[in-house]
Amino acid sequence: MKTSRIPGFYKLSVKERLRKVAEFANLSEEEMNALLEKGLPNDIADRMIENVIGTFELPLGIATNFLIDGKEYLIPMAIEEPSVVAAASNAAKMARAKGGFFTDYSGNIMIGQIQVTKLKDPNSAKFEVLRHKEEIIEKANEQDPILVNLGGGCKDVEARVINTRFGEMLIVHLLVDVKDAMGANAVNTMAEAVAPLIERITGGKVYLRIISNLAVYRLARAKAIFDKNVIGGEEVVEGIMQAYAFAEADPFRCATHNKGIMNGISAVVIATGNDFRAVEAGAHAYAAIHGYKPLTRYEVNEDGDLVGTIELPMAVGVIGGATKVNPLAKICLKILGVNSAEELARVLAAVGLAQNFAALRALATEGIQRGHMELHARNVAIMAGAVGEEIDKVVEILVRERKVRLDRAKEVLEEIRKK
Ligand SMILES: CC(C)(COP(=O)([O-])OP(=O)([O-])OC[C@H]1O[C@@H](n2cnc3c(N)ncnc32)[C@H](O)[C@@H]1OP(=O)([O-])[O-])[C@@H](O)C(=O)NCCC(=O)NCCSC(=O)C[C@@](C)(O)CC(=O)[O-]
Ligand SMILES: NC(=O)C1=CN([C@@H]2O[C@H](COP(=O)(O)OP(=O)(O)OC[C@H]3O[C@@H](n4cnc5c(N)ncnc54)[C@H](OP(=O)(O)O)[C@@H]3O)[C@@H](O)[C@H]2O)C=CC1
Repeated sequence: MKTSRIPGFYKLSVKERLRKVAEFANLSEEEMNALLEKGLPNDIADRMIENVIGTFELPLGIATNFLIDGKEYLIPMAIEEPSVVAAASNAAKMARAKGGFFTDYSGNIMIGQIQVTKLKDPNSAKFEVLRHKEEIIEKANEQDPILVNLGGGCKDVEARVINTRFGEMLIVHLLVDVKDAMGANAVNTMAEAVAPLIERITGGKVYLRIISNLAVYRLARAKAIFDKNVIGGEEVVEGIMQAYAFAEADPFRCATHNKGIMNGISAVVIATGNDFRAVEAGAHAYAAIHGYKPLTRYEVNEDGDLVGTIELPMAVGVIGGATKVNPLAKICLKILGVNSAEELARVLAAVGLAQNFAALRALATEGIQRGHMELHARNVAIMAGAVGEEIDKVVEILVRERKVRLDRAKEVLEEIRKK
């Protein structure tokens, strides 16, 4: 049976790891070659953004051990930071004892905002917008017949009067089911198309017509039960609860707590060619909606096990944007084996929870430096000029001495070379 539980995966060579992933995801020789050698071709890069002079690479790692809603996943992560991939794999391994991760999703609804200004009677304008809802929806849906045929499109209209430095404004929201796309282009097109109609209905002046990244109707959720005996006993449970309480009460800690969550989520968002700024903006805005709070929550159940949950907006797609343009993103989606934006969003929530749990467990016990610095030591050794087998030798000495510093790495390297 296909499993993501591959003990010691990290001890294999790059090629051996790739072979295992290729077996898991049925990758072709060509796809393996693209990951190992070819990367993002210049001619494609040149069509993706402006003024291209080359491409910029990141390491692509695979987090193992993920069991999500009963399905095995290998998780591709594009990230520059050491220990993130190891931590995600570590947490996912521990979660397996109680069945892995369980997820939920609120649907593919994105919000398009239309800003209506210069209104004498904004509440009356709000009433008129809502009274003309069907006409607005119809106009929006004329813009994207393909999306509508797929069962998506504009589904509802909301209107809010807000107070600004220029007095009251009416903000109209188009609620659009964007199906398997992230949805910004589809939503922006609709928002621009309905703006003249909304001006006619309200008598106001429309300025902005743009998607909102605070995607409160596109929430992904995950839950995992971490068995107290697997994670190190009652003291570890207590330590993680204390860490959670700290983040809940203090925005300085909470920013770091949520950054740790995004370590995992952004790495997968990047690997799948999605817009990581959109997901980051949504996550932090959602965290701040009632005062800045952790995106994860922890509780202790009647067995004394730790129950972790996460909830955050997840505007990602498996179609559109760069997901199908960048050949590496296409391969990463194939490795993940996700078939819809919904499934990708659910996986991302599980990754965020895993990442946070691993970090809190390390922080509340031995501290982050042992695990993180061991892996960071490799970067320091390479920066000092170590190559090939020298890297492992330098790392071993730096970690043993607990001096993961560039100056010491250079000294150690010199000593090794003299021998
Ligand atoms: C680093 C570990 C995993 C070591 O943990 P360990 O206990 O030494 O690991 P282990 O040797 O017992 O192995 C357990 C599993 O971890 C994985 N693992 C173990 N080593 C590797 C490796 N080299 N490469 C890849 N995977 C590795 C691997 O899955 C392995 O099991 P297996 O599947 O092989 O049976 C642990 O200390 C850990 O989870 N630390 C947390 C590190 C972390 O969170 N880093 C994020 C960067 S720091 C940051 O930016 C965020 C932060 C911390 O500020 C957020 C916050 O404050 O909340
Ligand atoms: N604030 C923000 O976050 C902003 C983000 N962006 C960028 O917008 C891009 C994402 O926009 P997005 O609209 O997702 O991308 P695309 O416009 O590339 O793709 C979406 C389109 O694909 C077509 N489509 C085909 N099959 C499906 C399906 N199963 N589900 C959904 N759509 C389908 C649809 O219609 P059709 O074929 O008719 O086109 C749909 O409109 C990203 O690059 C993002 O960076 C842009 C502006 C602002």
